[in-house]
Amino acid sequence: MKGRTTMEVGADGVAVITIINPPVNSLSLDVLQSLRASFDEALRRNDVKAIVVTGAKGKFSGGFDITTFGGIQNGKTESPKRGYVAVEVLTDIVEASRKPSVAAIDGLALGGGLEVAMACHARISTSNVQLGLPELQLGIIPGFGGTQRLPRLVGLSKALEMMLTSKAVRGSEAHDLGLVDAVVPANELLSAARRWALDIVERRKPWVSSLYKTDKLEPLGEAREILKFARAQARKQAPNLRHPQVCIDVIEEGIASGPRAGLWKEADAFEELLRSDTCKSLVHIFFAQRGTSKVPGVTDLGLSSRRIKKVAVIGGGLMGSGIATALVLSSYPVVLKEVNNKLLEAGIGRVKANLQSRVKKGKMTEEKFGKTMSLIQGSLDYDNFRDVDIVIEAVIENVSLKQQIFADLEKYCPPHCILASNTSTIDLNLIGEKTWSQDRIVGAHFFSPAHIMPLLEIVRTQKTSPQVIVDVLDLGKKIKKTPVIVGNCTGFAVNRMFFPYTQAAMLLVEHGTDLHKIDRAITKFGMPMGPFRLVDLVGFGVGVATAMQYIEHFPDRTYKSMIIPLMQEDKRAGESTRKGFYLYDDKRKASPDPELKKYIEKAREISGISVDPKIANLPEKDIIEMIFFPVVNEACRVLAEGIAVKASDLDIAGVMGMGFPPYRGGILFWADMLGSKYIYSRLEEWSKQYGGFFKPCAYMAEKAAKGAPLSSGPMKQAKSRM
Ligand SMILES: C[C@H](O)CC(=O)SCCNC(=O)CCNC(=O)[C@H](O)C(C)(C)COP(=O)(O)OP(=O)(O)OC[C@H]1O[C@@H](n2cnc3c(N)ncnc32)[C@H](O)[C@@H]1OP(=O)(O)O
Repeated sequence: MKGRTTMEVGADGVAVITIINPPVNSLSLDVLQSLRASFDEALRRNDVKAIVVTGAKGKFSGGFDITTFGGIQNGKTESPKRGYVAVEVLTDIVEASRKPSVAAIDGLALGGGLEVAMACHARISTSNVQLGLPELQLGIIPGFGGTQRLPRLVGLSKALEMMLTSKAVRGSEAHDLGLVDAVVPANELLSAARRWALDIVERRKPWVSSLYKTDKLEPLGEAREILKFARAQARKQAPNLRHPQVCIDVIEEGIASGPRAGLWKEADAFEELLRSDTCKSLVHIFFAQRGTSKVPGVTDLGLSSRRIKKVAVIGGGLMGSGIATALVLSSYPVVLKEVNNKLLEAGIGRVKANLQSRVKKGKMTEEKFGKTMSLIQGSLDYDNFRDVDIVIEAVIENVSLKQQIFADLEKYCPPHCILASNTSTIDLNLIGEKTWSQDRIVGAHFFSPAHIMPLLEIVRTQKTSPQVIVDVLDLGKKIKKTPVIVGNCTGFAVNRMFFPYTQAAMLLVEHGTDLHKIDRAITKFGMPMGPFRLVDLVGFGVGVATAMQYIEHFPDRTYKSMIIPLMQEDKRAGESTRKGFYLYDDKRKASPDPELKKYIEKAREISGISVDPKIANLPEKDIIEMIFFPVVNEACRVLAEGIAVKASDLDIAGVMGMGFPPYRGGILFWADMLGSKYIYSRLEEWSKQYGGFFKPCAYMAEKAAKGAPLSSGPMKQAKSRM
């Protein structure tokens, strides 16, 4: 049995029903059955006057049990019958009952959890709760009546905002909105809820059925205008997603035809969306994201993370200052070291600017800004390094400079101190070559801007100790990053996948595809921007430096295009020079540049390539495949080499590091939906026509031959660089 409820009846005549299903008291099918049985019993018993519903261990409920989705999708678990929870249990038993019920909410009431609470006749919460309907994040809509009750409790506009953004509200805001009736301290929660329930019995408090409240709803005409606006916004923000539109349709049905009709429409839409590819992909991402910090041989050894009290960052450039910002934002005291006063001031200035931008956006108060800034201490030497627990080096990519820094760190830092490098290209073994500290050397690869980008690649060598990895994993989570563990190699996971992405785009342009058509197709697919707009943003300097690394390490599959070097000769460097693949105005708005043709034609001449009519007229589907299948191919290599622990880590690395659309489930999840055989055959075909850049790797060939999913992993995990 997966979870249950208990019921205790007090001398006051209040039955307290407690949801128990650790860790978040999710509503499994067993919990839902048990909840119904508890309610039935409470309604039957003569000694029960009123009911309080709560969750065990300070958490009301994290919603419907997401682990059951897979079973329902593949038919192994039977879905509850149509309308069973939303209509039969929550509406016709809980809400329609002749005994009042009050939800006592602590910790969280999300999704189905909040929907259960909304079916009760009142809600009492603590101040620190999270209340929300985040179902859209999973590709579904609220399915236990939330689309009908939330608008009636908080008003249509706020309900739409909460559902479409999946953002939760805290206790006091929920109170102001009318979502909860009172906010009380945690130790008074149950007694306040009991009293409230008895007050309803005594008619001292109103007996409210949320489903039939109308005072917060606008007249139909006005409501339709609000819904029309929400539809347009959702279409603009998520053009590839259907479920936000379905959610709005379901809400509208309830307003136009009454809440019961809305409930039935919700039930049908929920069932259909639960089986959609979008839901499967987003649920995969939900678990994959939580799975990145589960590393066999590391996190299963029973090690606890050591407390990190103070951090040092070496280098106050763009990366170093971004990393320092991320750390102080999570209340870590940081020593920022630079080589001279001018650079130090510039570094601290960058941290200040990063924080000030939060103040401007209303995300930080002036007082908090002052407190956060006070956590940064500048330094020109290692005197302040004697009590740091971790150092993150973020200087330029120069081997001997890094070697010197690490040798110095070994001298000045305490012996337990973790020595991390933010290098994106240099072998960590080389960096630590001049030290005896190989077991505490680790990579902490942030993505720019480091205080905003959510991914952290934690790079381990064969000598990095599991304790150090556990510590950095914990630090990563504390600074709100999703950490992914990778092995030591050129480009790690994200840059290895990024490289074929931009290379394929260059290849297509040289062979005749219009570059704007490529950027358009890729953006339509769901990437935040196309490859050419991205290269402009990153800058040609960084692009060429990375390409050099690839030519050196993977010469057989590097496509050498002269387009960028030719543009560099004319002092084009991308957005920073306002001229790259696009022209940029003061507001960074990109427009096409007619001069581009000249560089492309010259590059073709140098490579001896002529326009291929097939490539010049490539349909969007083929553009997407010719750009992403090489990425899939590289992801397969990364997996086969043991650089990534598991396929789902690469899905997360792609989503968080490259902007791959999460609703496609990540690069390998998406690839498996298309099938290994198909991808292999296309790559084979292109490699014959356009060269080794497309050649499918041995791992892919093996999976295609067996018709096996690419995400199934190597038969035997490569020892490689782990
Ligand atoms: C019909 C209904 O309308 C449909 C629904 O209700 S769909 C579900 C809606 N609910 C949600 O989307 C909430 C999803 N959960 C979350 O956002 C977060 O997990 C949380 C805010 C509840 C807790 O966050 P946090 O404390 O950081 O812990 P987190 O690591 O995320 O979760 C702890 C564990 O609970 C699991 N979990 C969380 N919510 C779950 C859920 N609804 N079902 C099953 N497992 C869940 C996680 O997978 C994780 O498991 P693990 O330890 O084995 O990895």
